Amino acid sequence: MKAVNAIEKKIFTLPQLRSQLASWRVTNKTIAFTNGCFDILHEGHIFSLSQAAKEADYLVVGINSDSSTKRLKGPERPVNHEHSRALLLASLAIVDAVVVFEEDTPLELIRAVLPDVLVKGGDYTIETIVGSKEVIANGGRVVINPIVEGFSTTGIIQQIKSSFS
Ligand SMILES: Nc1ncnc2c1ncn2[C@@H]1O[C@H](COP(=O)(O)OP(=O)(O)OP(=O)(O)O)[C@@H](O)[C@H]1O
Ligand SMILES: O=P(O)(O)O[C@@H]1O[C@H]([C@H](O)CO)[C@@H](O)[C@H](O)[C@@H]1O
Repeated sequence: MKAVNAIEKKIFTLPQLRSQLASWRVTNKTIAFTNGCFDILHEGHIFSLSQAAKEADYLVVGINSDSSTKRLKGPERPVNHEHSRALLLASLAIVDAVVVFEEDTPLELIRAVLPDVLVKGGDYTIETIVGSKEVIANGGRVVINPIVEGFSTTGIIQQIKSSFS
């Protein structure tokens, strides 16, 4: 039980995250932020998260709520509920905080976090990354990581469906 509690402690509400960020920033620590649905965790996610973690002292991951994911990815998604998705991400040593957002985009969350580094995968461009303008205007930077070919949640789902059809 102790192990799960330690993981659960990395899952924050936004008010809790604001307080944690303030503590981290007292000692001038830098914050990286990335976001996504992270529905079925795969190697591409781990690459993206590990690259993001290298960019700053702490890595904050915003994940879409179940309803937000459903609006974004379709009625059959997510496969894994938001708390499960948050737990898996929080269990990674490279992730320091996980926060769930309900909106269609993480813009309000990014405005609250104002990370030093905003990170997304190469399926996005600087123009399509929500929050990029706000982060850069605040003196931060945006990092786009390469895509690890052959890995996607959609692909995993399709592979499972075809294996059992
Ligand atoms: N193959 C990959 N290589 C590197 N980064 C990835 C890869 N797949 C997703 N990412 C990144 O992981 C984050 C979460 O993406 P997401 O949850 O949409 O994964 P996904 O596998 O693309 O899901 P889906 O297939 O449902 O769209 C995003 O920043 C995205 O850029
Ligand atoms: O898991 P995804 O589809 O990579 O995550 C989405 O990313 C969008 C991106 O940040 C837009 O620039 C975001 O708007 C959306 O809410 C998902 O998090």
